[in-house]
Amino acid sequence: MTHPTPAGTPAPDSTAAAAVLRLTDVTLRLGTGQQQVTALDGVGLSVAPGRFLAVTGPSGSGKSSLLAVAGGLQTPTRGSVHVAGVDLTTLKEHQRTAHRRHHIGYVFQHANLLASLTAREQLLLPAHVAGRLDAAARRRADELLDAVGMTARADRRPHQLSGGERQRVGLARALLLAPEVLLVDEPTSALDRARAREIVELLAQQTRAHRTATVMVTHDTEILDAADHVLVMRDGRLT
Ligand SMILES: Nc1ncnc2c1ncn2[C@@H]1O[C@H](COP(=O)(O)OP(=O)(O)OP(=O)(O)O)[C@@H](O)[C@H]1O
Repeated sequence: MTHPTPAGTPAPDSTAAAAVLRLTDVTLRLGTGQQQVTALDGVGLSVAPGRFLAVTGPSGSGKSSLLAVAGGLQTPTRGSVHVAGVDLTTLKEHQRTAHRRHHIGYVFQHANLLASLTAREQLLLPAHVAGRLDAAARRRADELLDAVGMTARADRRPHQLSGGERQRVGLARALLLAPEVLLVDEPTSALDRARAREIVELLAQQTRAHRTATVMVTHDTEILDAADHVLVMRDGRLT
């Protein structure tokens, strides 16, 4: 499915006023001395509610660094990162963690599931932590498990799941609380073609339904058409 940009709709770099995620002139240097790498080099990015942005580009071009900075997991060397109106770079660590919990969902490439919890419990845990574990959250967990094709395996723990199944649980977990900003790293890397298509359509549909600002990093060129915009990262710069 293609979602072309309707005439008059601002491009990602011109929606600054409405943006719920906004990176301004972000540079990230990693390592020290001779080993130092400029992972991000003056990156600007704005994503408005309800927009689905895909970022692609060669290995090592800075895509994961972009998500880490946007999600407040890494502090840039220079520049600002506004999420829901607050510059993450000005916050103390505990404030940043709290802000992240309230506003950002993060889907890691390797799901980062807790070994002792079943698939359903993985989804319910963030709702529990947020004090929102009610009947509606349980219903939504079951709906999302169904949407990612995991209903039959909802009571399994991570070691009883395949890599692709874990990846789908990780995505459903991030969607449960319908975050304002959703950052997704390679959501289809362990999935077959048909499943990859279903998953990216689910992301597009949830982005619209909950007015989420979604940024998906991917190497998978076959799923790019589900996004509203595609940007390419090269040598730490977005084009
Ligand atoms: N901890 C680190 N210390 C030094 N350099 C690092 C560190 N982490 C990443 N880099 C370098 O920063 C650059 C950007 O890495 P990043 O992981 O953001 O790229 P990527 O586009 O996500 O790559 P891939 O598609 O392979 O996951 C690369 O040159 C990488 O080698």
